[in-house]
Amino acid sequence: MTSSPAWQTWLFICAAAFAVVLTGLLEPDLTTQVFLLAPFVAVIGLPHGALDLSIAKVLWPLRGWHGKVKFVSLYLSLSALIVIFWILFPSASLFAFLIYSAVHFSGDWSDSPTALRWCGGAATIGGPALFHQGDVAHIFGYLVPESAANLATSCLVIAGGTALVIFVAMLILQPTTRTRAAAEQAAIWLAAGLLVPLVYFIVYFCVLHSVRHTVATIESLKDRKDALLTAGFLSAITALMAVSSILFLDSFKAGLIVESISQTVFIGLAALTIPHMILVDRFQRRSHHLAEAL
Ligand SMILES: CC1=C(/C=C/C(C)=C/C=C/C(C)=C/C=C/C=C(C)/C=C/C=C(C)/C=C/C2=C(C)CCCC2(C)C)C(C)(C)CCC1
Ligand SMILES: [Fe+2]
Repeated sequence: MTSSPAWQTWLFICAAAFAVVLTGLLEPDLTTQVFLLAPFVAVIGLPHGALDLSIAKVLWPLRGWHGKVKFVSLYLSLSALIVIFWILFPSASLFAFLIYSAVHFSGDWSDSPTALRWCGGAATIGGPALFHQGDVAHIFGYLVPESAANLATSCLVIAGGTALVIFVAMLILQPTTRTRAAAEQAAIWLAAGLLVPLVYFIVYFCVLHSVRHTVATIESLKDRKDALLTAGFLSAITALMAVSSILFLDSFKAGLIVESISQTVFIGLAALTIPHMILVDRFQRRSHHLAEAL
């Protein structure tokens, strides 16, 4: 995204501060966190990805129903392949998911110098593990066998710790890096330290990442009303598929609803992220080329 507006930084900082106060008062347990995660991701997180169809229409001429059906089938097949891969190789999938998530989230600072951008990507995923290693390993344990969950968490602790050291050194040694992007990343480190992991993730993913991407995409589209309606419709379909998946998983292991929701949300996001990343990356490159040409 190119130079994001200041209100997005303030919105994120205020939401994080509000979440710190609220969770300090209410001390939500893991079940409550998971029950908060699902609706927030469905209502605020999904629409940012559901704009992918409108992005695709800008990138390629999806003529008529035929073109759209072809695109939707490709998107769904790619996502389904990733779910199958996760079922067959859960540990490798979790590692891959963490790496490509950090790459994708680093795009929130795509107008920043490379080092700051990568520190941001590492902070978004490594921050919670650095400060709440046990909680993160426990949640990963819903997604993969325990040994892989512990190993992935330890790797994130190292990645997070390294990114934090580089970030602080950069701020001290290079005053030019003390930008609004750095303020956002400082807020991410504070939120990751002060909030329980899933509440931290809701605040970062919904209030910073999704809002930034949605606003930037909508602003660069011609038919905004159509894009928003399509995104609402696709989000509703995706949310319905998620509810079916939760009910299906829960029917096998009644009483483990927290596990079913965590699996659906995170494996679902892992599956949607690959086609989403491909489109967003192409779209960002196209916008940069257009901006340079002007
Ligand atoms: C268009 C379309 C559609 C839709 C789509 C969508 C709706 C999308 C979305 C997308 C999205 C929406 C994406 C997202 C992404 C996300 C991510 C990438 C995430 C990540 C995360 C992570 C990695 C995490 C981690 C963790 C955990 C797990 C625990 C705690 C701690 C932490 C935080 C570290 C459909 C299919 C209907 C059809 C076709 C077309
Ligand atoms: Fe995204």
